[in-house]
Amino acid sequence: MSQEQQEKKERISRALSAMEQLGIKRKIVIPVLKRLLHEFENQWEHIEAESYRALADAIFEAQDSQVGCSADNKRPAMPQEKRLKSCEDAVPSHNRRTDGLECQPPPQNRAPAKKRPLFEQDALSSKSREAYASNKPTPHNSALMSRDNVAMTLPHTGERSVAQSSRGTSCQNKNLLSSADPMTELEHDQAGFGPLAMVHPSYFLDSSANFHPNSHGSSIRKVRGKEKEIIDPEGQGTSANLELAATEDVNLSFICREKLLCDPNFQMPTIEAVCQDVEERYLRSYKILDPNFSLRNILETMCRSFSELGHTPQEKRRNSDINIIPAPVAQHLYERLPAGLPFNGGNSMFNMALVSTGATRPLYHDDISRGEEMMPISIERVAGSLEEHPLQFRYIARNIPYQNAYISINLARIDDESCCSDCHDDCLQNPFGCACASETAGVFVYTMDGVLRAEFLGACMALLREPKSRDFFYCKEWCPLERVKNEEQPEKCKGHLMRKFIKECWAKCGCNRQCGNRVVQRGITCNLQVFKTGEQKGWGLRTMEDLPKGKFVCEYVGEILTNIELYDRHLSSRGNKRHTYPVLLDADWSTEGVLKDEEALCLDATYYGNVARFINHRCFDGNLIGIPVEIETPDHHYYHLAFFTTRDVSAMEELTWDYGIDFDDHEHPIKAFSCRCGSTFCRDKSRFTKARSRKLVLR
Ligand SMILES: C[S@@+](CC[C@H](N)C(=O)[O-])C[C@H]1O[C@@H](n2cnc3c(N)ncnc32)[C@H](O)[C@@H]1O
Repeated sequence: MSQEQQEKKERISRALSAMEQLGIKRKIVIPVLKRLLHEFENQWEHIEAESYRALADAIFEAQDSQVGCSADNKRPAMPQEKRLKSCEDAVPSHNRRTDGLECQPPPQNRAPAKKRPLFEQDALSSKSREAYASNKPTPHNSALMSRDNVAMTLPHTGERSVAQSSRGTSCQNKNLLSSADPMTELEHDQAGFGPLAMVHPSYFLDSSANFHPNSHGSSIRKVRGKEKEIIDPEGQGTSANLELAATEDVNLSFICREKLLCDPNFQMPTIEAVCQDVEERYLRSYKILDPNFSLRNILETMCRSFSELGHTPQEKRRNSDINIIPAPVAQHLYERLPAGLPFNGGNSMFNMALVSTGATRPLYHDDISRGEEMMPISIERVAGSLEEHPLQFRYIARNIPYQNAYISINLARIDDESCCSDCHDDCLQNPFGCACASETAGVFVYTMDGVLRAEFLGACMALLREPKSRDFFYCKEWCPLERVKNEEQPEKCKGHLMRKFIKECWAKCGCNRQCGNRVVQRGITCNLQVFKTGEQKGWGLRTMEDLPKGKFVCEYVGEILTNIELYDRHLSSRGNKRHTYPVLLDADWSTEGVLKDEEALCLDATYYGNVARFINHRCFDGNLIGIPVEIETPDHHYYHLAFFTTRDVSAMEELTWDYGIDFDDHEHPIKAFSCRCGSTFCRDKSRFTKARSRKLVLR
């Protein structure tokens, strides 16, 4: 051993023994010490200064951040007494772990359990905390006395323990070795640290001594002092988990298999890193950045859905639900709370589990968006069979490209004129407007009340209802709509109405999410209901609250298809009445130049869509208008189509918009329905003629 190595070894030993005097176990010290050495570029003086103050601070801060992390999850806290009790009950004294993770019963002379944070027992010994609390300087803690008694007063969830691992003693993981030689541990890849903590519901994932796989793939464990059967279909056993999401009564966790934990190359990632990685994978595969996309939200929705489905009577569940939660398993576990339910997402290393945390909460069965929207969207209860139910599609809250659509969303495309990076807080407060208002002559289209300015709304309505010939654009070389019908000899372009755009602030802008120039991207905020119209129009959408003029209601969401894909889809579904009306995204083909096939896009909500697919047509004077909205990309061949009210709308009124159908165009690939909009301006002359002739006959 070189002199340098010898010296390093001695310094490590001194640091460990200094922390030991504070009652901090070496396995807690080692990873933090490694990190500090890395951060201080092996300058020991910084670590040794003031009797290892930096080291002790870092250890406590790491502990603090783990507790803070729990608070960030916004998980409703269980009463502390309950948590403490469960934890203590769950671990029989003869089965305590030796790695600092177990919940130990309070010593006789301690305060009652409910006043004693579990944190104290989990990771740092009572000695270290008492050293803080007692203000008695020791050679090694004197520098720490200036700190408050932070650890003693920290909140604790009771299910999170700060520790390196719950691995068994046979594990070889380099970060977990309790090797006598600290050098071995510290010199091993200083950059590759695992997280300090992971979630560890001790009652569920107690040591293997409490876990006895049986021949049925389940096992008997001591849970809160009682023996419970836990499903473990592959019989591999589990020994640690990582909480992904939680609601009041359900936890979603990864359960690591023993073999993974014993893999020396495996280091437990943080949940934040996992979420970020998954979000990036989604971004890569969908090629679209949804500003609201968050894996955390999805996982929490899963927890809610789990709880709700668990409360839904078996006969009311749809087939797909039963696929996700095998009925016998759900039944089995539902009867045995608290319980863990293996979820499909497992592989040979991980299993995902939904773990009930015992409490119950109100249910929201009445939401066709199944939690995808911030506001639940109810459906009017009608007598009849489930086949009549209008939910023969997959609800999505954001557009998703089907296959060939070209949508390029990247920050580099957004130049300085297309964002307001210098703004902050709320752009609407800026009397001079900002770059994002330049599309509308420097005036924001939204008022402080969050509705459309009357002038802008009026101009959009006039353009749609009484367009002038100059408002149309005619494709010069070839029109994508005509070319798809006849590639060899396309007909002349029939014209595209050039529309006014709303431009909202977005990711590259300096303002915050509450900025008044971000309305459509925040999603639905109105109380809407899908209902049976009873006017031979099928289902429709109505508002359950009064809506002011200019209010954003919802966006038309569907699959983003190329015009060719739509045409092919239409040909293959000929005669299939399920087809809804697609929306052509041709509002600014004039400035896009000659479009490639993959840039001539439309939205189809037939198979994937949102609540807008229920909005019926009304000729001319619908109470909604669709306006193009630019959010993520300045390329106007892709945009959002947002519906705003054209007038004040009363609660219970049906919401309608003008599909723009030419009822006289009998050549159109999609055959028009017989219009029953009831408007005095109805364009469906065939119906009018039929009705008139019927009246004449009757007379
Ligand atoms: C986008 S969907 C609207 C929701 C639809 N009513 C449903 O039950 O799912 C369009 C379809 O609704 C019907 N529809 C919409 N507006 C109509 C109207 N004014 N008169 C008759 N049928 C209408 C037509 O069948 C049309 O193909």
